[in-house]
Amino acid sequence: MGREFMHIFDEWADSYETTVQGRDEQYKAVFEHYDDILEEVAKRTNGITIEFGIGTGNLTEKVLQKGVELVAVEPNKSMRLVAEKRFPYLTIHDGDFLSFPKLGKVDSIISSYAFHHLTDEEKKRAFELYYSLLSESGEIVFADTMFVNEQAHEEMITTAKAKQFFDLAEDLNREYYTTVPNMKKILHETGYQVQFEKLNDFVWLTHAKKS
Ligand SMILES: C[S@@+](CC[C@H](N)C(=O)[O-])C[C@H]1O[C@@H](n2cnc3c(N)ncnc32)[C@H](O)[C@@H]1O
Repeated sequence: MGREFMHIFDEWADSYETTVQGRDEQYKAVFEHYDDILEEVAKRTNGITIEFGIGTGNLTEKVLQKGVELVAVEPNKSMRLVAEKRFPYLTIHDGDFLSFPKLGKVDSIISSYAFHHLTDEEKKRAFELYYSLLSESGEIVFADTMFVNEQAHEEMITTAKAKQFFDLAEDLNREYYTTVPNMKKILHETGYQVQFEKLNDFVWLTHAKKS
């Protein structure tokens, strides 16, 4: 589910690392402090963990170094191929935020730069699914682009166009970037307490636990 953007990653897989390193001017601000952002997720990750949308495996590498037991999920074949070369000992499942291997309880559900591929309705379904999957003290830790409100989202699109960052403007229009208040509402409605932290001009950390 939420797999309508797969063609983008077919093309992006080979150059993805140069983008996250800030060498694509249009996405420089999106990936500012990328390594620190992944570190913020990794340091809150414990125990049996599922990571969604691993991409080329940059967050994966950090959590594997911590020794967590990891179930890695990535729907895009080109991204999986890159990650499989990097972690030949790790099974990388063809799945997504809503469709993934049957598991017992997990302690951490993590993701970076990926949850915006779900509509807000799908995000809600995902959090409902995760409620029964998480252990009592389990946590959801997502880092992803969000906006303080719809006006801030619109302003970011206008700014991108003014800078002639047309790919970024199209991306911000096309995908399902939500607002912090919407995310809070969805998480409260599905039985979680949540804290947010702004990590750069685009990315927020969402850290949720069962209420
Ligand atoms: C921008 S990349 C982020 C990769 C990596 N997590 C990182 O931080 O660099 C987004 C990833 O989300 C994956 N993705 C897209 N739709 C998804 C979905 N519905 N469920 C899970 N992952 C999805 C893409 O295939 C891609 O690998």
